[in-house]
Amino acid sequence: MSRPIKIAVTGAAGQIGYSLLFRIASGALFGADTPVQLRLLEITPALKALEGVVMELDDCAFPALDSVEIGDDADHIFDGVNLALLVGARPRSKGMERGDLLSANGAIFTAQGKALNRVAADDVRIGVTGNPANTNALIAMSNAPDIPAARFSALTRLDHNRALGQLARKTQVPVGEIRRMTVWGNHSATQYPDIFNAEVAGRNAAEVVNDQDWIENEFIPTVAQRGAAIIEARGASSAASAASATIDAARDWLLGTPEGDWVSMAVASDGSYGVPEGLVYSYPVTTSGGNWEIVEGLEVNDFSRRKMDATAAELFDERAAVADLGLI
Ligand SMILES: NC(=O)C1=CN([C@@H]2O[C@H](COP(=O)(O)OP(=O)(O)OC[C@H]3O[C@@H](n4cnc5c(N)ncnc54)[C@H](O)[C@@H]3O)[C@@H](O)[C@H]2O)C=CC1
Ligand SMILES: O=C([O-])CC(=O)C(=O)O
Repeated sequence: MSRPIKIAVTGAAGQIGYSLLFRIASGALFGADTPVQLRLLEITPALKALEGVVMELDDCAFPALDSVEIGDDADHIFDGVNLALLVGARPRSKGMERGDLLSANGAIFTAQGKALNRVAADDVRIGVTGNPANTNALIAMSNAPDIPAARFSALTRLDHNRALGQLARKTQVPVGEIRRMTVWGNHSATQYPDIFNAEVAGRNAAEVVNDQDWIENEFIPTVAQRGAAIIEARGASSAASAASATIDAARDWLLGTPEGDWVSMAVASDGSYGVPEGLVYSYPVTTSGGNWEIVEGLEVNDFSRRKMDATAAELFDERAAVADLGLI
């Protein structure tokens, strides 16, 4: 057995937490031979419900689950963590856009960024799932000046996985035969899932599809509006798929992307692809040794350029809004 990995999960008593914790404890992140120590953060009124979740974790008798600690004090829960999955935030309800959540959630991410800065392990990686994820990551990053910005990422892997699912359906190939999918920009309705650089069974995906109307009027809106469609259907926002994507994202970040493929991660822009520096923008990335690198040199056609710029503009406005609120 290797050394235990300390993983913090915030919002642990919520919907996503209820799926995420059991997957982590069963070894879905680091394998069944790597012990994990769960550090679960909640607000005080949710601690009782969280105690119930911990009872259920005990009852699963997961061999990889070394220990579980719960609490409402971020400095205590984040102490020495190697990975922090920031899920806790107020979710969107019917009729709300993710932008409506900016101020409601900003305060959470300033406080948690500061706490991580004080007490997290030197090698900490921080994944933000709570919405609006990109800008929450920017807020946490800005409030943690001693943690390198590259250690923060926001979740666009769910959008990436949704795009894989839709493309697999359209082309009638197994998901596993699709590579090089990219989601650009914000985890919001302006995101741009791009198949022009993707491959279906080794062939260019846009050429296989050969249907610009489907790309523009079905594929992109279906992926970009999937969260709202799930809220409409379930009466609650996506949870199991969000937990699964949170695991996929953290696992690939820490353990590396497969040869010849990449994943989508929202990371601090270095100006690549003309995106304003510092925005937390989803890019195609490869990872190795816990570090990510933006895939450079992809072809960007005029259609893609417009889409990539529109989602960057939304993030630019979100950054201005949280700057006005004094959160960054
Ligand atoms: N990036 C993505 O792809 C996705 C993001 N989301 C977002 O994930 C977040 C969580 O979703 P759910 O689990 O469905 O929500 P939920 O409402 O079921 O759970 C959120 C939990 O966070 C807790 N919480 C609130 N403030 C907290 C704080 N300061 N510290 C610790 N915990 C706190 C709440 O008590 C609650 O238990 C939402 O913001 C949602 O919009 C959801 C789906 C996909
Ligand atoms: O749409 C929402 O509010 C939840 C979410 O982020 C998603 O399912 O993509």
